[in-house]
Amino acid sequence: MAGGLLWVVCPKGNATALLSLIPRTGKNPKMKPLKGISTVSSAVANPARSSEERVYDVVLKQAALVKQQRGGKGLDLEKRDGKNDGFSDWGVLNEAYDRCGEVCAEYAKTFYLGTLLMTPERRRAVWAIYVWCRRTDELVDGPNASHITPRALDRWEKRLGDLFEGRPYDMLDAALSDTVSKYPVDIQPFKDMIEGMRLDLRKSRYMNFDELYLYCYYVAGTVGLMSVPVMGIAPESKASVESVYNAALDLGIANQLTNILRDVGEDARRGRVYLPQDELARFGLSDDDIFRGQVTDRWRSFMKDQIKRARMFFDEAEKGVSELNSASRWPVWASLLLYRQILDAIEENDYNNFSRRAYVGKVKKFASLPVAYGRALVGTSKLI
Ligand SMILES: CC(C)=CCC/C(C)=C/CC/C(C)=C/CC/C(C)=C/[C@@H]1[C@@H](COP(=O)(O)OP(=O)(O)O)[C@]1(C)CC/C=C(\C)CC/C=C(\C)CCC=C(C)C
Ligand SMILES: [Mn+2]
Repeated sequence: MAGGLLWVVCPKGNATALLSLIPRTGKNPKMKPLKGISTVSSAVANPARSSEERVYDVVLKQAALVKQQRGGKGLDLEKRDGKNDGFSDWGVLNEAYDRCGEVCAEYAKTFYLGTLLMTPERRRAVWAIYVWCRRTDELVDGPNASHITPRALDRWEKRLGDLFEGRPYDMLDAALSDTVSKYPVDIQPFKDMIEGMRLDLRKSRYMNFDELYLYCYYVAGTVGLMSVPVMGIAPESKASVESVYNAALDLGIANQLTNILRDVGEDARRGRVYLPQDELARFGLSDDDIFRGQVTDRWRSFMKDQIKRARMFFDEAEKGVSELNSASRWPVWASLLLYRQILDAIEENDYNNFSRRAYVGKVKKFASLPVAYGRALVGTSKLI
């Protein structure tokens, strides 16, 4: 999906975003489905288990990996394991990480600035993850996207497996290969992001929120799961590891849902509708209304519900940020506050997301940075 903002002063101006509100089956019974948004259709799409339950398995897997490491000796960032052959030379590796930093600075300036507050080891690891995600997204969203086939994605996945095994293909892969050998990062979210790109090649409609949730997890929730092992959970945090990963997942979903709501017109011009069909129908809307692009009262009501849901995911995510290592909180708060404000901008545009792009102006963006910094200083357990 095309778009662009999360990264604030991003010169390329592209973005995508995310979240969910369906009944949080099994994981957060406190959360209620939104009024007017049915949860029944998800059971139809997958009678056995909802997308949310399936995604939660990945959360548990990643959390178990982290707990295992916490129970052991902890991180030894100097440890070398003889892998990364050909790129294991420190000079080459440093150059690889520097290159990741440059890519990050070019595509996501504010985020890059935020990472400068992190420890050097963590910062470059986050850059390496960012670059892999950016490259993966470029396969389907970049200039060569029209030539991308499922086989090309299969090759990309093979390459991912190789780099996790310590056999990177190029310098940028070598940086990630080094990162995943040092931090408790599971391969599953990476594979799942590639799966999201496959989905984008074959699917342009989402029947219900359960289907959309899965898509949002693939392309964005995964980013949260990849990043937390590197950003780290505060040693003083009383929250369970699972709850922090859940919050990270929710931030990914929130961002993606926001991106979808911002880009309705743009996506429609590419023949894509990333909105639950059953929810559209419930408001008396269909694809035709989206292609027509008229802001009607029905559309406004529909959008109000969608925005409400996205905000619920942001609310859930916010509870988790203060559980992160103090040095990692600022970039997360900054990106969260900035992306969340896109929802306000859609409202300010009177819900015209067909022909007006919602964006957060420079003044608001910069005003958010000290707010994010202030919030980052607060570290109390809001999760159990
Ligand atoms: C601090 C921070 C935000 C860290 C994340 C860094 C990172 C590894 C980012 C990768 C982003 C990326 C390139 C993903 C590829 C797929 C994609 C494009 C997803 C959409 C991003 C928007 O990017 P952009 O606006 O550039 O997109 P396009 O130009 O349209 O292609 C997404 C909206 C997803 C981004 C998802 C996140 C940033 C999730 C962040 C969650 C965390 C960092 C977890 C925080 C922890 C807790 C406990 C809340
Ligand atoms: Mn994209």
